[in-house]
Amino acid sequence: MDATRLDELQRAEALAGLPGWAPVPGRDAIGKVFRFADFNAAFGWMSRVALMAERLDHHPEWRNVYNRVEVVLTTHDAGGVTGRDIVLARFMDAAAG
Ligand SMILES: C[C@H](O)[C@H](O)[C@H]1CNC2=NC(N)=NC(=O)C2=N1
Repeated sequence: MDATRLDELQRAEALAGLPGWAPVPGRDAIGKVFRFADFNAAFGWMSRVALMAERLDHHPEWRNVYNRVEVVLTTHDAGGVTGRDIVLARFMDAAAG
């Protein structure tokens, strides 16, 4: 997937198809808070996402507290949101069920 920075319109179009994802204030990034039944479910999901992140060579910024995972996606090499972030966001949503 292309690592060209999405412009504002492209980013808005992509976000329209990603429920719960929103721009991160003050950054060219998108974020979402995922909630799971418990830590086991949260960490299981993180493990599945981690394997995909390695395959894509595209990695999330995230913070886990018990059943909650705060995710921020941006493409560091591009200095903003790219199609790679959208691909990973879609995978995260699908893996969360
Ligand atoms: C060398 C390696 O391919 C790069 O550093 C990759 C790794 N994972 C990455 N992840 C994210 N989110 N952005 C990047 O620019 C990025 N670059």
